[in-house]
Amino acid sequence: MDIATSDTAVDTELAIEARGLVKRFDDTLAVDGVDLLVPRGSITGILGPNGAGKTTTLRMMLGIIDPDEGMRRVLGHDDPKDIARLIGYLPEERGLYPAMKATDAIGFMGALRGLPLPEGRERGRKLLEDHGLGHAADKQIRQLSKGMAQIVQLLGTLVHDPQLVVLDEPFSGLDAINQGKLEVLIRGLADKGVTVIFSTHVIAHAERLCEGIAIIAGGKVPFAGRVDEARDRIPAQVRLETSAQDGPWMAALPESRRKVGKFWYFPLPDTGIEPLLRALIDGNAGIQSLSIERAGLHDAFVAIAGEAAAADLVTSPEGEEA
Ligand SMILES: Nc1ncnc2c1ncn2[C@@H]1O[C@H](COP(=O)(O)OP(=O)(O)OP(=O)(O)O)[C@@H](O)[C@H]1O
Repeated sequence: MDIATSDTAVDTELAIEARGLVKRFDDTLAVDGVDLLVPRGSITGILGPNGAGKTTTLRMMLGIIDPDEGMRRVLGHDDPKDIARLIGYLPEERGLYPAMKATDAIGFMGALRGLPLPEGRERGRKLLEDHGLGHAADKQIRQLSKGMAQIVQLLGTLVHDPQLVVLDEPFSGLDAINQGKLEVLIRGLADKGVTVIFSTHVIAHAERLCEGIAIIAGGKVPFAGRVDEARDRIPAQVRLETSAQDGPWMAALPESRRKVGKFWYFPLPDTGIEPLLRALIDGNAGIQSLSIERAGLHDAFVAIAGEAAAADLVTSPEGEEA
């Protein structure tokens, strides 16, 4: 499933429809005309550097703040506050009451979204068990590691069975193991038909998890669509090794070819691989090896949003502090 990009999308298929959103804080234009269409049941990443406008965009989707201009419909409602019980939200600022037990913390978060407290506690215990944290159920939050407490808070955002889950930088602060668990959890939600939207400045998370991404920089969204579509903005690169040094086959290589060591590198011609292969064979190149490398999301981000915006992004989660 992908971020719908056409105007023909049927409203009921969209968990979020936002058009022309603008938000100013005094002199700061935090969000400058954002359009975003998120299909129900999809995983969508909002990818951008610090200060790009990710949190402000998410807060407008939740009805925590209202846009100065533009419209948003969330689960078919113009005011997201009307359907707060259908939404789960993990804010960027983490925090649970340190003295509360994990099950109570989850139950309390459920109660804030309309779930009776005893039921929330019971569901909390089950969620903790299902996610390998059964041993933490009766521990106080202050007795848990930071990463464990963050997972407890995340489970608290899910306890009332929301249809839409909004996560602001959910991976930050988690070590590699907990990041992996969170990825599994997010995929599991989408498998159940829950729509998940999360912000991140880590490219690998968006690339691995999302069907759809919105690239945000300077309050604008220069790209919203499938991850594949973003990567296709840059032609795939061919890496070619030949036994012949020169010959008629050279005419098949575009002007922009580069030779590094024994390999030629050049963009895959628009005509595709087969005509290229034929020309190389007919021209006696003596192909030793040939591979086609698709652009990664980082290169696509640079091409779409520019070097400056990409400078603040982290390519892999290893670059994050645990
Ligand atoms: N309540 C506010 N008052 C004033 N300025 C704000 C407020 N909230 C956000 N901003 C400004 O709006 C811009 C976008 O901020 P936002 O938090 O949406 O970005 P972000 O992409 O989530 O970045 P980060 O990952 O650093 O939180 C920034 O310049 C920020 O300083």
